[in-house]
Amino acid sequence: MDDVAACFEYYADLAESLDEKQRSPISLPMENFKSHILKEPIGVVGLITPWNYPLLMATWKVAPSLAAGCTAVLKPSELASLTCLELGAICMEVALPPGVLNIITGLGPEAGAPLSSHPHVDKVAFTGSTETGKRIMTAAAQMVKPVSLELGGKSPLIVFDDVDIDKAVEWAMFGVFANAGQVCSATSRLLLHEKIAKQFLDRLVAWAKNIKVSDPLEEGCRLGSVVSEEQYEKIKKFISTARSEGATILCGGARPQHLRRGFFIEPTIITDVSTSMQIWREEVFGPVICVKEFRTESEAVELANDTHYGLAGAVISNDEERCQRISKALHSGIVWINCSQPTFVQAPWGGNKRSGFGRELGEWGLDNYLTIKQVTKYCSDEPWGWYQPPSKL
Ligand SMILES: NC(=O)c1ccc[n+]([C@@H]2O[C@H](COP(=O)([O-])OP(=O)(O)OC[C@H]3O[C@@H](n4cnc5c(N)ncnc54)[C@H](O)[C@@H]3O)[C@@H](O)[C@H]2O)c1
Ligand SMILES: C[N+](C)(C)CCCC=O
Repeated sequence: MDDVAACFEYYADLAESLDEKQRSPISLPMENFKSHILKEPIGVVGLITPWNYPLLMATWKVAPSLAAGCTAVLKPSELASLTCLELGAICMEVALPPGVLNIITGLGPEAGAPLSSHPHVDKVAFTGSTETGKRIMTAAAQMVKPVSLELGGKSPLIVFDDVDIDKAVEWAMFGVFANAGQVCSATSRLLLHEKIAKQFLDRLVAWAKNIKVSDPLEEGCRLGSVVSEEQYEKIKKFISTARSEGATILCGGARPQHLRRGFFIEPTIITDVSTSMQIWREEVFGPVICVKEFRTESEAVELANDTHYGLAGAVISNDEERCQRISKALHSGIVWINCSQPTFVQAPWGGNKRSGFGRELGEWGLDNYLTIKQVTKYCSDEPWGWYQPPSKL
């Protein structure tokens, strides 16, 4: 909730500075012309959001779109709509004019798809799976409607042999077990330098077994249930497929014995993974990490980039120059150095490749909802002089 409030406050400030930046002049090579730009709201925007972090994901769109001066139609996930409806109630309480923020609930094909194809919706901003993103892009293309897409990921975390093992283990865990792994940017592929791999995995297993898995309302809970039975079954299938393809379930992989009800899955660590396996290639969206070893920096980068996705990547090393080299080499929109997942409203968020395009948060998040108009004025008293006046013919 703190992040939600901070996001609204941040874009309220940007809305004010946007007014100050209007009419900024453009330097031209001809003195008899003056030009400036206007940043204008793009119009009516359709905002389609997922079930993970449901209010935060909606806020990342609602706050900048309203700050830009757009009116918005928000379609939250059918699995987690209530916090967004509560946001609507707060907007009414603070007297946001009727029609500025509209919230419609319902299933994707019925309530979401019409936003992508509607002629009066000027832009669609979508966060969700790559498959749905493709459908939205296809529908929007029929109207030449701009879209921004924040999609899935299979992000790598590279750990070199010069690190403090326990500190690195904690980041690896936070990168994939926080929110039960239901995080688009989860660093779910762990790349370990061969010199520390055994020691690292021993510690990772010990730390993972120490995670309190419980009802999230219990004190000290660090892993709750996943969102739905469908998601629970999907994650279990990923784990059984990994096993049948020859990987080793080093730790976890099942329901915790002390929790007989609910969609709980133990923190799961999978080794003996090859790059052709499903567990290496596809997004699980659950508390499951797969591990590979590397020998050299270039091998680590090659493995890290061996994915259709490109949302995030992380590197842990005490060698600053190496971290900078790897930041440049990773094909992703976000790179974390010596950590995984910290997110700031001031910094751009978004991916490359099948993780989508466009950036949320920061000033880029506001630009998502603005269109740029150039205004160019001829300011000489002389006629233009391209055609001869009739009197001289
Ligand atoms: N890149 C990011 O910032 C980011 C953030 C959070 C989640 N995600 C991704 O979201 C996915 C999980 O969320 P999900 O399961 O809710 O995704 P999803 O694609 O199933 O659904 C997302 C939204 O799209 C709607 N929808 C479904 N079909 C539609 C259609 N044909 N037309 C229009 N709307 C439609 C759904 O109702 C929902 O509101 C994961 O892949 C995750 O990586 C990405
Ligand atoms: C802010 N977090 C926790 C990194 C979540 C980002 C949204 C992706 O699922």
